[in-house]
Amino acid sequence: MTDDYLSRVGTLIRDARRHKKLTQSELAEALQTSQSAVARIEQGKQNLSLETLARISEALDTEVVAVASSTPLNLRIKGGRKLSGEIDVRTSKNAAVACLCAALLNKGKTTLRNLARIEEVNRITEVLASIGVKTRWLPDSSDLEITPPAVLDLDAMDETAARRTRTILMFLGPLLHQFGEFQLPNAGGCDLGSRTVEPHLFALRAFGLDVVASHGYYHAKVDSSVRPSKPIILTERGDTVTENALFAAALYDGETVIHNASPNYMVQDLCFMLEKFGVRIDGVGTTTLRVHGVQEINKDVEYHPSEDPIEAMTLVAAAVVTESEITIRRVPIEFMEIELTLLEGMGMKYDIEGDEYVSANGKTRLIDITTKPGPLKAPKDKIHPMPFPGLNIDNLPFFAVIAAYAQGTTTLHDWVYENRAIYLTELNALGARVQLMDPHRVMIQGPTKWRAAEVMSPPALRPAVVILLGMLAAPGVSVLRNIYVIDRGYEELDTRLNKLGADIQTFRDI
Ligand SMILES: CC(=O)N[C@H]1[C@@H](OP(=O)(O)OP(=O)(O)OC[C@H]2O[C@@H](n3ccc(=O)[nH]c3=O)[C@H](O)[C@@H]2O)O[C@H](CO)[C@@H](O)[C@@H]1O
Ligand SMILES: C=C(OP(=O)(O)O)C(=O)O
Repeated sequence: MTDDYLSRVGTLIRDARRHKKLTQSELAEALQTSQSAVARIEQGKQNLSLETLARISEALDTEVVAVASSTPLNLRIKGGRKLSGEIDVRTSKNAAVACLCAALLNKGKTTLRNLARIEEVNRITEVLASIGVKTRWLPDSSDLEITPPAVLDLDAMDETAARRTRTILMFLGPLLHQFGEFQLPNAGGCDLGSRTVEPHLFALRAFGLDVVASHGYYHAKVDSSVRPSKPIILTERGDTVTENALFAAALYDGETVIHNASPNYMVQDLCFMLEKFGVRIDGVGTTTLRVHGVQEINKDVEYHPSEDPIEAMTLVAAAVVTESEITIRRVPIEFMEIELTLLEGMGMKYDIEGDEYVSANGKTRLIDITTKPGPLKAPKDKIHPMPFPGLNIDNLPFFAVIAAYAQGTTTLHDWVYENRAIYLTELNALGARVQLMDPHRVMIQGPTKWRAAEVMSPPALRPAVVILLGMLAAPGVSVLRNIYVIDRGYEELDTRLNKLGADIQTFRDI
């Protein structure tokens, strides 16, 4: 029966592949597997997980196994296990999206090396492909090659993909150089309460961009005679706002000064990449950027985005709550030192292994650390984030699960996002005592006697991962439903945690 079923599915897959005019090797590349594995699948000689079927379904854009990919992906976690071993921090989501948008500035070929293979990147590559940009993952690698066409076909834009990400906003900066008038679908992404686009529009007005938002679109007009005649003063130190201003400044043949720029990690990565394009930027890593733009960028360039401080924090939090000794390699220390110092104050011990070294971008400083399990106590003061160089805004949620582990009462103050702190109360389903003081502040009473539970992922990346970490700590079987938000920002987090000894299975509802 099983063999019969497998060979029927194999035949359907072979037919769908031929219909799409793909070779076995091309399908194998899309699935990140070998041609011989595809041959076995088509001959019905390979057991297929629902996950594999879903990936084939996506690659072939077919009805064959549509059921598998159209339902949400869930995680089943057997918690209470200790982790051990070594894990590398991957490159960041936030640098990836900035670098992908920057590739639109270059008429030549841009290769992004070791890019995070995450859903957020998939959405952007879908949008890029739909408007005529050639994107290609190089074989057996996470290197993405990007080649724009002579003229982008904005009318053909994949709006469904565009509306699932906030990054679409970052097309404004690159596109204002290419069109006098255009429209983009409104931004999506995590639901973190209202996040306005006004700071983006304010920054880009200096380059003649005027945007009216209506009926689900940003309608943009560009007066190319307008030039930034005085410094652009950002009213808030936003990361992607700074990036949009940089995109505009990079192709403005003159000097642009940006005040109150974000010096955060993803902005630094973008600056290093723009420098490879031939743009001179003074003040990288500070809040005043002086950009000496160029008239045209037309060269083959490769860039290596750097490691993700938020993933580093995620792994540290995983080690703390599972009371594990793990070695976390490639921690971008400049962007994690406040977090680690705070944890030391709470009693956390860790060793730094060997010497500091430099990321493949030649700039970002990295260290390897080994965590030591042990009790923690709540910090004396409340924990709150600040724009860099402060405790990273996206790292704050991880202190919720750490505070739930620690002895005593911790207050977290997320002044930035309207909704994010609220989602942290979901930890209570796992036995934590998280009290919402107001929409921005939670008080957490530890330690927690964790218990397994079934929880729907909150619609926000970091809180969803925080729940996952609580589940790793909770003995018994927990279920986390609908984890697209996690895949938006982390590459194969389940598989990589399993390599450390976690027991996480993916499954879909049929
Ligand atoms: C793709 C990307 O890089 N995303 C990051 C980027 O989003 P992004 O740059 O899109 O962040 P926003 O511009 O939306 O800013 C986030 C929120 O912070 C507020 N705000 C921000 C800066 C400031 O000085 N004052 C202030 O009040 C904004 O009003 C907004 O409500 O920055 C956020 C804040 O670091 C991070 O959470 C996101 O992961
Ligand atoms: C809020 C985040 O990102 P984005 O701006 O992509 O929603 C995040 O990375 O936690």
